[in-house]
Amino acid sequence: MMNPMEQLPSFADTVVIGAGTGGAAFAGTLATHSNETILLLEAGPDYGPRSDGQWPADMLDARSIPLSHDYDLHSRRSSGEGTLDLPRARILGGCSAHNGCTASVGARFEYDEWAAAGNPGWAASDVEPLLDWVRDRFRVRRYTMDELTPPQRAFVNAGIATGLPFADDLDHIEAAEGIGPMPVNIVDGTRFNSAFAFLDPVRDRPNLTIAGGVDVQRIDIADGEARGVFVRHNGNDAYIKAGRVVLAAGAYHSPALLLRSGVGPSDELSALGIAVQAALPGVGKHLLDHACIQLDFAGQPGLTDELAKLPWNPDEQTVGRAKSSVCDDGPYDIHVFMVAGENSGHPGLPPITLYGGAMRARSEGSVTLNADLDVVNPVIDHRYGTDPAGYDRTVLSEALELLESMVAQPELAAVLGDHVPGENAPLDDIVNYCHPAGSCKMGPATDRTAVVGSHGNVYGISGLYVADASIMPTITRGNINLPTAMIGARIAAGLLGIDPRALTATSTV
Ligand SMILES: Cc1cc2nc3c(=O)[nH]c(=O)nc-3n(C[C@H](O)[C@H](O)[C@H](O)COP(=O)(O)OP(=O)(O)OC[C@H]3O[C@@H](n4cnc5c(N)ncnc54)[C@H](O)[C@@H]3O)c2cc1C
Repeated sequence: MMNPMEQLPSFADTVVIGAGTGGAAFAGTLATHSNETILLLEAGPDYGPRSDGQWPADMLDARSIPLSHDYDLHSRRSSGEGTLDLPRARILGGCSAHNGCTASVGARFEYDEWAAAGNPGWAASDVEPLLDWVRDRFRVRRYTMDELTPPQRAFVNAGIATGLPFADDLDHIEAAEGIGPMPVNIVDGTRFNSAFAFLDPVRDRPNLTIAGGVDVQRIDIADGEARGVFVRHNGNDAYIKAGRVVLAAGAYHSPALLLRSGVGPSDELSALGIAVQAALPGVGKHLLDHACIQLDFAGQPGLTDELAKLPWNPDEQTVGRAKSSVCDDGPYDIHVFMVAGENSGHPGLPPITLYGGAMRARSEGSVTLNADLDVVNPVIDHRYGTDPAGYDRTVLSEALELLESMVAQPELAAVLGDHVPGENAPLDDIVNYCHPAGSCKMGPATDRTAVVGSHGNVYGISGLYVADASIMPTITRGNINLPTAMIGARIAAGLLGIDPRALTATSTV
C-alpha cells in the first residue's frame, strides 16, 4: 500500500483503474501469476488490510448499506418525475464495500448465451470453476432457517405457502426456483469485500502497488494505442506511463472514462469537442440493471428496535426465485426479497420493504458525459421498464402478484403491519436493484455495438482493456457481485494466457 503522500510511480507494466469488485479480482490475479509491475489506482481511500483495523466501522458493518463513501449518482425515475438515487461506493473494494453481501452466481444459461453470441471462453463450463473459486475467496457461507430473524422466517414461510419450494442452494449455478436463506459473504458480521478477498493476500507482493485517493481523469491514447493515464493525486495533476491500461471503474464510470479519452460514439464526442480516438457507438449504451418494484410497510410495533438489537441482519438475507410466464430457458427470472430495518440503502424508507425484481431485464439505458466536462459524474438514464416488447413490465407485474399472495399469508402479514402506499402504483415507479452492467458490452467484432472483445480488449485501441460489470453482454440472473469478480479474474487469466480452469487450481490468492 502506498502512503497517501508518497509520489506515484511514473510507469507500470499494467495500470488498473478502479479497485472495486472487478479491479480487485483482476489485479490480485495478475499480481499472483506474473512478475510484471501492476499499479492499482483507486479514486477512494485505501484503509489498508483488514488485519490493520483501520477500516471505518460503517463500511464493515454488514447490517446496513452505508452511504459515507457514495458518489451521489442519480437516474431519471421511470415515472419521469424526480430522480432515483444510484448508490455507488468510492473506496477500495468499490461497491462490494457497501453492498448487501448476497452471493449469487447466475445460471448456466446466461454464460452459454454469452459464448453463443460470439464470446469464446465464456461458456458456463469455462467460467464455473472461476465462479466457485470467487465464492470461496469471498468466504460465502450458507445459512439454516434457525439462523434467520423471525421476519425473515415469516418471509420464507410465506413463499413456501404460495407454492415455491424451499431452497438452501441459492448461491449455486444450478439453483432452481425456490425460496430460502440467501448465502452471504459476511464474516463475523463484517462485510467481506473484494479488497479483503483478492488484495489482502497479495499486498506484500513487490510487483503490486495499490494507490488510493487517485482520480484518473482520462486515458492517454495516441495512434490507436493506450500509453498511460492522466491522474489527479493530492491536488496535483500527474501522468503515469503504462504498458497496458485496464479499466475497472464500474458500469457508470468505465464508459465515462472511455468517452473522456475519445473512445465512443463519434457524434457525441465531436459535440463535446473531444478528439475521436476510436469510433465505438456502443460506449455508454446498453446499460442494464435488474429493475424492481417495491411495496412498503409500517412494520409491526417495535420491529425495527428488535431488529437493531440482533448481532446482524443483513439486507436481503432471504430471497425467493420464481419463473414468469415469459421466462427464457433458464431456471427463473423473478427475485422477491425483503429489506427490514435501517439497511435499505435508501434513507427515509418505511421500516419494511418488499421488492420484486426482473432478473433478466432487457430495458437499455445510457451513460453520457455532462455537457460541462468539469462535472465528473456522468449523466445516467436507466430507462427502467422501456424495453419495446414489454418483457420487463410483464415480469415485474408477475413479481407483484407473487408478492401480493405472500403478503396475504398471516405470519408475514403480522410482521409487515400496514401497507404504506407510495405516490405512484408500483409498476409506475420502477426502482433500481443497484446492479448496473452492460455499458461497455463484450461481443464479436461483427457486432457494431460491442465495445470489447472476449479478452476484454477495447476495439480499435491496442493495450486497453475493460474488466468489470460493464462488459456483461446480458445481465446474469442473480446479484452480480460474484460474476463481476469472475470477470476480473477471467480477463487476467486471458492476458496471462492461462486456462481459467487451471488458474483456480494453482492460485494462492
Ligand atoms: C447498494 C448496493 C448493494 C448491492 N448489493 C449486492 C448484493 O447484495 N450482492 C451482489 O452480488 N451485488 C450487490 N451489488 C452489486 C455489486 O456490488 C456491484 O455490481 C459490483 O461491486 C460492481 O463491481 P465493479 O467492479 O463493476 O464496479 P465497482 O465495484 O463500482 O468498482 C469501481 C471502482 O472504480 C473506482 N473508480 C471509478 N472512477 C474512477 C476514476 N476515475 N479513477 C479511479 N478510480 C475510479 C470506484 O471508486 C470504485 O472503487 C450491490 C451494489 C450496490 C451499489
